[in-house]
Amino acid sequence: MSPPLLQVNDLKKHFPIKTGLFSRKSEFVYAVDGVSFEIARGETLSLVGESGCGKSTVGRAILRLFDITSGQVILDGQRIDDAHPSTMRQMRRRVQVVFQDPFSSLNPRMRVRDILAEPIRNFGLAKSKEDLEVRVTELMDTVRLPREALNRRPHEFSGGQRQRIGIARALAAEPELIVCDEAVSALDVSVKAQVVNLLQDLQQKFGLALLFISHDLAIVEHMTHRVAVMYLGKIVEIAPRREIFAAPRHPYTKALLSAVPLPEPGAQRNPIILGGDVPSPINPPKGCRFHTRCPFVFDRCRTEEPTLRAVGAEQWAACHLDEVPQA
Ligand SMILES: Nc1ncnc2c1ncn2[C@@H]1O[C@H](COP(=O)(O)OP(=O)(O)OP(=O)(O)O)[C@@H](O)[C@H]1O
Repeated sequence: MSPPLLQVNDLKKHFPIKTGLFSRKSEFVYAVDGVSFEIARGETLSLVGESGCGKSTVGRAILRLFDITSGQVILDGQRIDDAHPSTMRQMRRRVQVVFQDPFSSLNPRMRVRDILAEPIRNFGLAKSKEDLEVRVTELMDTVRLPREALNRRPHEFSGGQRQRIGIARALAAEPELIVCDEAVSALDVSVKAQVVNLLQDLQQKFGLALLFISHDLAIVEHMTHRVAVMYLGKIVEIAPRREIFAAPRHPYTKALLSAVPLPEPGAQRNPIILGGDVPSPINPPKGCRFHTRCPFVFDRCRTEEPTLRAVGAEQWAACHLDEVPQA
């Protein structure tokens, strides 16, 4: 078996914050607090969970947009969390990103031609001016935008078209992995489906791996290979799509899934309403982080942190319930 394209080992990112004007005490936001997973070549792993659970921070750590607190991020066998700038240049080409809001991530003054040409030039991927023009034109075909649009600027496009430009820009670098951070969340339902279909086609065509960060499980259900569920800085369950959707094991996964609408008109799941709010990541609960909201909480959950354990073929959950013999 070939090694995974991406390995994330015990990743932690704690953001220091100031608590008071005169306070010397430093506090931390435990945004990501010991997260491990792998992504194979050509695979889609979706990272899901409520707002603030740390999904984007994981994505940004992989893109090395900041230094991590501890752990390892390994691309194709090479560590990128502490890579030298010269190594990092190549690594940056291999891992690209598509953000939620292409409008703020695309320079409004640049024409699409220049937006797409920039990464090609930066990474020295074109042999000549003619080659550059061919590549830029091909990218438009690939993301199904008209070639005439190369001379237009981002504001002249719809949201869905702008996201296609964002995808084309990511592809321009010829990456192996694309981090899609809520990449379709802001789009209308029909446009969302088109962009997801495009991403799936591109994955097939180029053998791309995707880290698909999303709070929208209804979208994830139709396009992912595996799902990792995050809660308050930790992964609580990770499994192939079929297992997660058909037989979720962690109480938090069950609650999240119970809110996903069913495709048949009028059909409904039994919603599981969780009590209370998500605790602060500045002072996360002891024991299991989910225990303050878990409908099945028992003593051990309040004191002992559960670790991810195999609960099925390729399915892992971090819950003490799974260690208790079921009646
Ligand atoms: N630069 C920062 N400084 C301090 N705290 C931060 C910083 N970036 C993120 N956080 C905090 O870290 C936690 C995780 O944030 P993150 O954006 O990763 O969550 P998320 O799951 O992606 O949610 P969302 O979808 O709302 O962005 C949040 O409590 C957030 O407020």
